[in-house]
Amino acid sequence: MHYQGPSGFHHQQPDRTGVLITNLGTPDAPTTKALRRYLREFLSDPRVVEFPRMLWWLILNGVILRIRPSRSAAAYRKVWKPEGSPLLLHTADQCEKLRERLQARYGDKVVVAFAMRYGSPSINSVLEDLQRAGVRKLVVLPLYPQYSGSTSGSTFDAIAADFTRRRWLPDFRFISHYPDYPSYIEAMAKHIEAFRKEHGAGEKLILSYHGVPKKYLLRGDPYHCECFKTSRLLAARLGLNEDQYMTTFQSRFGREEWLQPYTDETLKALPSEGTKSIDVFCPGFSADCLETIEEINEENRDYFMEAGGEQFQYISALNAEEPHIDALEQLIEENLKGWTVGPTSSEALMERDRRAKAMGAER
Ligand SMILES: C=CC1=C(C)c2cc3[nH]c(cc4nc(cc5[nH]c(cc1n2)c(C)c5CCC(=O)O)C(CCC(=O)O)=C4C)c(C)c3C=C
Ligand SMILES: [Fe+2]
Ligand SMILES: [Fe+2]
Repeated sequence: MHYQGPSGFHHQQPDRTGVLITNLGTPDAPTTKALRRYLREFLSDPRVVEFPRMLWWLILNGVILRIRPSRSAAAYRKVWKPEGSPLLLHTADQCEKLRERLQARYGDKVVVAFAMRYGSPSINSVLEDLQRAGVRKLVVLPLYPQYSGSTSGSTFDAIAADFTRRRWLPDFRFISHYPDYPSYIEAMAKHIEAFRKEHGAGEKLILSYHGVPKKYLLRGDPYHCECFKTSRLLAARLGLNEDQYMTTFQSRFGREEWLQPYTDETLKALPSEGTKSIDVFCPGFSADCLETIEEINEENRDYFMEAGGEQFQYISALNAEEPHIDALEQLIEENLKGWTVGPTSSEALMERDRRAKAMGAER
């Protein structure tokens, strides 16, 4: 077995610090073919579907990948932009804005990139680019504020798997979650306040998170608790009492029980319980994507209105907005502490040698 060395290495290459943000990933196109490829990669991940492998392989290939790709492709077509998938576009935008901020401070000593857990740009290809650029220290920030093995854990697995084939590993920091990070809470609060100032506030604020199977909670996944923690802190910051907000879980997949209360069932029931106007925000989605644009703002809006609701307002995700970038920048900065972002000692020594030689030549 040969471990892979960095390609194109030379001693004059400056050491750099890499900042890698990641998100879930998205199909390459809103077509059945592209969705089959994407869903196969995604749903084959044992972190995502905890089911006996052989049996799951049969169900996935025999049933799910025959039916779901065309259905999902139709849903993706509703949200697709001329330039591509919203999730990809927002993530690229977030990366660009963070790069501007961090390079203004550190110049090209820092390299900022993004990767997707499934699909492209893949974690493997981006880690390869970073190593080639001379990254010897690496911070990874998956844009999942609440930790779940199925998302943050799986992202760690993909990075670790990449590292197992590399000869030269970087110093490495992994930001596994930030559900209570003050500037993340503040960014959401400002965003919701600004929305409500412009459009007025509904009677209730629904905070809807992507669900996971309930058995993951019972097996020790902290995701459920972290979602409730984010909601509690956000509601406290907004000055909302228990009757003015609610935490729910969306995007069920398969037949088993998922985290409750379910967003769709809650929205169907609210009008008959006397709540006719709601605002919906999704704190766990760093960027708008299929699950917010189509599932919340189309599908769930219809459920609520058809059940007798009078006003449904969807508040967009934080995307690449200023307060969000502020929060992410601060989170990254804190995780760079203790690292010299800039010339390392060996590089500084080489630089001194070069200067000494140049000065000698001048004399
Ligand atoms: C934000 C955190 C997410 C968790 C937790 C999560 C768990 C999870 N998801 C599935 C199955 C699917 N999710 C799909 C889309 C999707 N999921 C997230 C985020 C989380 N998933 C995002 C951001 C997206 C949107 C991606 C986009 O391209 O816009 C899909 C694909 C769409 C579809 O076919 O419906 C599936 C499938 C499981 C099983 C799971 C928990 C274990
Ligand atoms: Fe999902
Ligand atoms: Fe969905």
